[in-house]
Amino acid sequence: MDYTIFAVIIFVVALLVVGGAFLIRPRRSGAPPEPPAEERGEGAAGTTTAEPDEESAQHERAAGTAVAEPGAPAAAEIETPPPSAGRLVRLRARLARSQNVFGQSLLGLLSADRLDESAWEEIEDTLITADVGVTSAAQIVENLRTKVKVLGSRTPDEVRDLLRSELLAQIGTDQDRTVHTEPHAGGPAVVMVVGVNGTGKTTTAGKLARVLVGDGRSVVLGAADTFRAAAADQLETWGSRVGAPVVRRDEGADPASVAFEAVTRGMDDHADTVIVDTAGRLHTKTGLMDELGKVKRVVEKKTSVDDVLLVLDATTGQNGLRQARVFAEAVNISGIVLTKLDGTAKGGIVIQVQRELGVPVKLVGLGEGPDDLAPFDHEAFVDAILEGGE
Ligand SMILES: Nc1nc2c(ncn2[C@@H]2O[C@H](COP(=O)(O)OP(=O)(O)OP(=O)(O)O)[C@@H](O)[C@H]2O)c(=O)[nH]1
Repeated sequence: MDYTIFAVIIFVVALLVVGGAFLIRPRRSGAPPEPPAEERGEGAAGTTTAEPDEESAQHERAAGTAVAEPGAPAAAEIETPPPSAGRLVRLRARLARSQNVFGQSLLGLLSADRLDESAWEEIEDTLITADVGVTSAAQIVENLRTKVKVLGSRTPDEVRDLLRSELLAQIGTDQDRTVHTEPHAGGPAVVMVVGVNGTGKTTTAGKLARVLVGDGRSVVLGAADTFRAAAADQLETWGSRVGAPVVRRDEGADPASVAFEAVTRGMDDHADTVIVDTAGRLHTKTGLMDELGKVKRVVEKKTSVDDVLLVLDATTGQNGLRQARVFAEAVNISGIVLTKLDGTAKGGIVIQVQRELGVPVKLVGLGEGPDDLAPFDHEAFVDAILEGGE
């Protein structure tokens, strides 16, 4: 009896040993167990995103393949955006469509046989309605009056040339409209994007990254709008589409430190340009302005800030300009990005905003599409206004 019990125990133990070995074996020969979610960069609250293995990242970059960024939405495939050259010409039809009323009414009014006081008043009103600004509108009318007097009778072509040269003179033909994105001895160029929320600031940072990648540059994005987590998510989506790494931290983190890290990453990666998106809304205006100043100062401890682009929604008129003035007081704006020009006939804002802020319009947004941001070209802009819906 004892012998039978002993034999049963031996049999059960043997069964357990064999079964255990069978169960353990597949884990040894297969893939390592999946890391915890936060190590996979799945955004556990309170953690920063993990850096990828740098060596393999550089290899992948050298091979022209995507560097999957931690926490980035799974990028289906890295896109190759079109180069920036001639974009405004390509988007001219869209610009012409939106500015049709402005250009065509001016041409119509100026072509009248007799230009009396009320006609000139109407011309001035048309300019003001298109957001040219009161001062510039009065100046344009005065200049046109003088020229019309000299000319006497006018052919349609002469009227068009007259208006064209006047608008060009007001917009300015000799300003430096380059966005300074060329790397220099100190490292990558740094471009800060500032402006009120909703103007298209984050979209502009993302679109600008596409413009640069399309021109063959390497870009690092810094999500220093830590006031709103969705802004960093948005930027990450833009970055992942063109293979540009995005440096981000938790909501509420110090924006200056995010900007600093983005520049550090740009230097380590030997990137050409670092684009820093900033917050447009804080609890207090003073807080926001202090913060922007701090972001700039902290970046300048590492390298120069080459461009500070103020994003302005072209559809917001005087309200937008008021906000723009506040930003211009806080940081030294070096260029303006006018967004949503496709959705307004008030293209005259180009003239007013440059006059008010004393800095050139460098980029214009002409739609919600990823490649609808174009370097501003004064001639293409004026021609589009005057060509109307062609
Ligand atoms: N039609 C048109 N829409 C634009 C243009 N630029 C941006 N937008 C849209 O404007 C909306 C706001 O853009 P965001 O980039 O989110 O604005 P933001 O200033 O960063 O605001 P937050 O994301 O809230 O910080 C989005 O729906 C954009 O697609 C443009 O040039 N034309």
